[in-house]
Amino acid sequence: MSDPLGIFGGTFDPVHYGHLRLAEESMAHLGLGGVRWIPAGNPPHRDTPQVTAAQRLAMVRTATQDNPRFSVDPAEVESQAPSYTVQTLERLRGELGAQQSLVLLVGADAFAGLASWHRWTEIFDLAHVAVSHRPGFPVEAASLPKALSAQFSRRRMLDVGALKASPGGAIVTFAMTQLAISATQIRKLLANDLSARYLLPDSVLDYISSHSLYRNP
Ligand SMILES: Nc1ncnc2c1ncn2[C@@H]1O[C@H](COP(=O)(O)OP(=O)(O)OP(=O)(O)O)[C@@H](O)[C@H]1O
Ligand SMILES: O=C(O)c1ccc[n+]([C@@H]2O[C@H](COP(=O)([O-])O)[C@@H](O)[C@H]2O)c1
Repeated sequence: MSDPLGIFGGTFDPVHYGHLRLAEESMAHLGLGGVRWIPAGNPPHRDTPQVTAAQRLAMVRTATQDNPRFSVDPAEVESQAPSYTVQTLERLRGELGAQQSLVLLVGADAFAGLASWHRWTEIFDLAHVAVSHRPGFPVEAASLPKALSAQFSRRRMLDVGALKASPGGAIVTFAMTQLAISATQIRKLLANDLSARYLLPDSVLDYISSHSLYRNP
């Protein structure tokens, strides 16, 4: 069986080093063959992103282009439909086959909200879920909503070898370098004409500046 494939969805408004380290470290911690980045075109669960889906996709492309183990999937950006993860995973299953191990990568804050996602319990029929630690967001059953806590307790595997042994169904956690970077913080800095340098790649900052993004009108 081929190595598990990481699936990393996000709004990426804009992409930053917290995202890049999550994807990079997940490969080593979880034994992934690579990570497929999937920018959300039309995130159903939050305010409309500040820049267009095409611009967020372009920033993810420039941030990831030098890593041969990263790929970028534009399908959610190219669709007008709400970006529901369960539907994206169904598409990937159709494309990659029933046996390919898929590992949905989420930060601890995103995981805490999983029980509000569209058809959320079906996600476990389609993929494993790997939760990375994020400053300020504990990953423990007691701090999760009840229905999610039950799934977490039932599915949690301490041995990441479980990710290779089956196509989906397990939950694992992994500790990444803790980086208290958020896209919200970056948008605020840029709106106030302050430096966001070293929080995200220079190539992304160049894109932001050449397209005059995140500035106050
Ligand atoms: N610094 C970080 N450390 C660990 N995980 C992160 C970090 N930043 C984002 N993530 C995870 O990356 C995924 C995509 O996040 P998203 O694009 O919403 O970034 P964000 O920085 O949380 O954005 P915003 O501040 O706009 O909410 C989510 O699963 C999120 O939990
Ligand atoms: O499918 C859903 O209902 C759903 C609800 C909330 C978030 N998601 C996905 O979770 C990923 C991270 O979301 P965010 O808001 O942290 O960028 C991104 O790929 C979203 O499309 C998906």
